[in-house]
Amino acid sequence: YTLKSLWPFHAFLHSVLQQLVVKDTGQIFIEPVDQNEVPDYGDIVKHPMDLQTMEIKIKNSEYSSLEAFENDFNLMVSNCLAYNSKETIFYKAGIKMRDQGGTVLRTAKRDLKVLD
Ligand SMILES: CC(=O)c1c[nH]c2ccccc12
Repeated sequence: YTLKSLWPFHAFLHSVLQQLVVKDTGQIFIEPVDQNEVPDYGDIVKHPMDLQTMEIKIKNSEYSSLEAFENDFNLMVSNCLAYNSKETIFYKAGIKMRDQGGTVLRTAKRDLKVLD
């Protein structure tokens, strides 16, 4: 058996996503940035991404690999570091998510290899 055949791949991705949600203690990544509240957000961030959108993509089987999931995670973090200036709480939360979320994804990659 491999993980993919034994246990739906999207269930694996959902467990990884839940670990990322736990790391988002400030709950700033949990849903899309509201562009009505932040009118200049779209000027700087061309491809918004957030954890809720990633969950919807999992449910729609839009991720065929852990790398594709990781690409959206990296997009979400880089958007945060691009839009928010360095001294803000949001920027610091982006650094924390980059580091802690990176560890979650490294472990997930290893688990996937071990199980395949
Ligand atoms: C993740 C992120 O950058 C944000 C999350 N909520 C926000 C509200 C205003 C500006 C930026 C944000």
